Amino acid sequence: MGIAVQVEQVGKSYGKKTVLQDVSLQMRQGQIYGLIGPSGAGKTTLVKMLVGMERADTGAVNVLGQAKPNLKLLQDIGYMAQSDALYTELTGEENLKFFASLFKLGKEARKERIQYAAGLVNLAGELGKRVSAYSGGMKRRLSLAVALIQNPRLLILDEPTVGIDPQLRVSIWNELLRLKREEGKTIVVTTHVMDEAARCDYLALVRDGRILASGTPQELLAQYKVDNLEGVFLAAGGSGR
Ligand SMILES: Nc1ncnc2c1ncn2[C@@H]1O[C@H](COP(=O)(O)OP(=O)(O)OP(=O)(O)O)[C@@H](O)[C@H]1O
Repeated sequence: MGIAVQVEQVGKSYGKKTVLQDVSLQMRQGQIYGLIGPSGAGKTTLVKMLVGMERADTGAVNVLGQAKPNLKLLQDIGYMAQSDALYTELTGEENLKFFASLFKLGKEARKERIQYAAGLVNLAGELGKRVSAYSGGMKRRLSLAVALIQNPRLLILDEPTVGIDPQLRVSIWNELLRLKREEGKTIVVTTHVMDEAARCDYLALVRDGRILASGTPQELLAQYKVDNLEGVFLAAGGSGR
């Protein structure tokens, strides 16, 4: 399988603060890749680089064969940010229609995608409500639906299940696993939830802007001689949440 994302010796600072340092990683197509690490470790900065929202000061980032992620890639990348970027004065459905209209989708395909995405996050019955009347969890779910709307090859999800109840979290994860297995999607996810980390094919443990360790969940358990990923996180100096 091909390489979807290649990050080589990337560094990034904001003013005097170094946020990423010598970060290298490779993500294969058709895998779920988890970034875990304490708050402020640099995970969001790293995923923003993959989307093309931040530029590396040093090193190289290649996403889906493009040396510099740019707007042309947006058809192929679905991004769910940590804070919701929704039009709160519009209804859920109007939001989905608007975001769908940004992509090359035929009329029928657009309808289908809206139905699929809204159904996946269990919002089909709430689409007529204004987003300003949504709860925090509903907004997260709508943001996830937006990230999926154009059927992208690469999904980049920054803490996608924060504020989402356990039952829906399970069904979202089942769908992510299906998208990987049946449609060969590549999925990058940042998470603080260790049972989500356990579902990833590959994990990178980020701390203080560096990749402290990476490997399959089993490899990390063996490396840190612990029997659960919480143990890996704590052994690596994470604070957990
Ligand atoms: N635009 C910015 N300007 C200045 N500093 C920033 C900016 N964006 C992020 N930072 C700093 O960079 C560091 C890494 O932040 P980042 O959001 O990447 O961490 P994170 O691992 O995603 O954390 P969390 O798990 O809390 O989301 C933090 O110290 C943050 O304050």
